[in-house]
Amino acid sequence: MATATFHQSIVSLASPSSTISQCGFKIDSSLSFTSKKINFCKIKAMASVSYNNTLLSPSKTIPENSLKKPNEAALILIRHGESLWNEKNLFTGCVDVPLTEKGVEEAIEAGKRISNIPVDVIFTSSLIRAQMTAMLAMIQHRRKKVPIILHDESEQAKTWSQVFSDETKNQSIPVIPAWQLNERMYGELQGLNKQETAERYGKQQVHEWRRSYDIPPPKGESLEMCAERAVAYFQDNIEPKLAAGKNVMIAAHGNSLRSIIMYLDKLTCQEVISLELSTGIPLLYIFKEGKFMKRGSPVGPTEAGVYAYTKRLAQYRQKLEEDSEVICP
Ligand SMILES: O=C(O)[C@H](O)COP(=O)(O)O
Repeated sequence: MATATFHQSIVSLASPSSTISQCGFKIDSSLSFTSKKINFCKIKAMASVSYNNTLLSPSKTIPENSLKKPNEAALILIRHGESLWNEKNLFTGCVDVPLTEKGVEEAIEAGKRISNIPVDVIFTSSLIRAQMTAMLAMIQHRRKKVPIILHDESEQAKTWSQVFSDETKNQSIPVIPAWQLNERMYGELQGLNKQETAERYGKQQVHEWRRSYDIPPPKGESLEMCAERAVAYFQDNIEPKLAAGKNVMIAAHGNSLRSIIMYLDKLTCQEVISLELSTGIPLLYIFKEGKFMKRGSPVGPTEAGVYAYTKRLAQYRQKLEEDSEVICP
């Protein structure tokens, strides 16, 4: 019986921690050439250990790793579908409310758009609306791998959620929840109606709270504060996975994703304030040679566009087509 835990099969490395300042928030300088190079060697070594530990069944499994160069990976960002408080027009922030029926449909639709892009690891916030979105999206995926939430909150939780089959692990996708990807904390606005708040404090004031870069709502987080924790988490935990050639999906929130997009697209504080994200629309980036290339929103599975983004994705699709009778009867 295999004894390695599901957690152990995931490559996890910390990035260098020196910081540079951009638009008033500190970001980790993991893009510095020397440190990146050192980390990359470590990542490659660990990734190959993880791969060798996995029992593959050649007749039924596409060797995804063989289709990827370690320095190229896909990054999918999805803002959660409509929540019950989005529907009621209430400030939500870190209050943990579920999706509406429309939100469930949006998540399923998002899943269809990315159903042919291989996903190796999923990051979500710790909030149910992002987790529901990730799970619902993944049940649409062609590969039918099972997304499994990792419970790292205690040693016991880790021990009790172990998986003892390498083959089963190979048919699973780890889902890593992180509070750092949560929606920005909306302070004393949480639970208030957005329209009524605008009538009470004035449209201008409420617009500043919602869309300025560095003005926090009362006792809440500004976008700058949200970016500080979301981008640091991205650099320390997500970027190393991409550098190791893992395809990553992030299901999170309007403002935590705006923060991350600000970092990926090198937006200024002025540019980010006009960035709006729709619920349930996936955005694709390709990470190659340390750079993020924006590829927009993938189209539905019947259209070819998304595969042209990289040769590897095109090869993956071809392999899927060839093996589809075995994998997706
Ligand atoms: O937390 C909320 O209320 C929303 O998810 C995001 O709100 P915003 O559009 O005011 O940033």
